Amino acid sequence: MNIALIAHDKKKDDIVRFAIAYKSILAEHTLYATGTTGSRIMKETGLSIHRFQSGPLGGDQEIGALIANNKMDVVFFFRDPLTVQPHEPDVSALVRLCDVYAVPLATNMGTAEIIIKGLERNDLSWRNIVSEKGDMNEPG
Ligand SMILES: O=C(CO)COP(=O)(O)O
Repeated sequence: MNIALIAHDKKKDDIVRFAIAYKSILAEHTLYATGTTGSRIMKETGLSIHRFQSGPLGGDQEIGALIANNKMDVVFFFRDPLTVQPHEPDVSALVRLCDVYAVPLATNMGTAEIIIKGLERNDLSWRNIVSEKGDMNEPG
């Protein structure tokens, strides 16, 4: 499955700890991340991650484009609800696209724990059917 890992600055330590704890599960999937989050996780876990731009420079939108093409199966987005982000519209757009395409989205550690355990148990295999169908808005 294709998995996106994203964290706002004050949540980066949390996502690194999460990635260390669940490294063996994450390693079985194709990983994507926004720029700085990806660098931190790669450095501290050794996982291989495709990095996009940093969030404020368009990384959230790049991941959003994959979601809109049904190419992202799970999103871990550790948001900081207490700090204003300069790219708040991009953050909202990414969350919105997850809802449009029914992509499982964890915005905090509590939900992330449930989703990663679901991944381990193969609970998200229905995503394979969705992504094989491709763009749900395609005619016919
Ligand atoms: O800003 C972000 C998500 O909105 C994350 O971007 P970075 O991983 O580049 O810090």
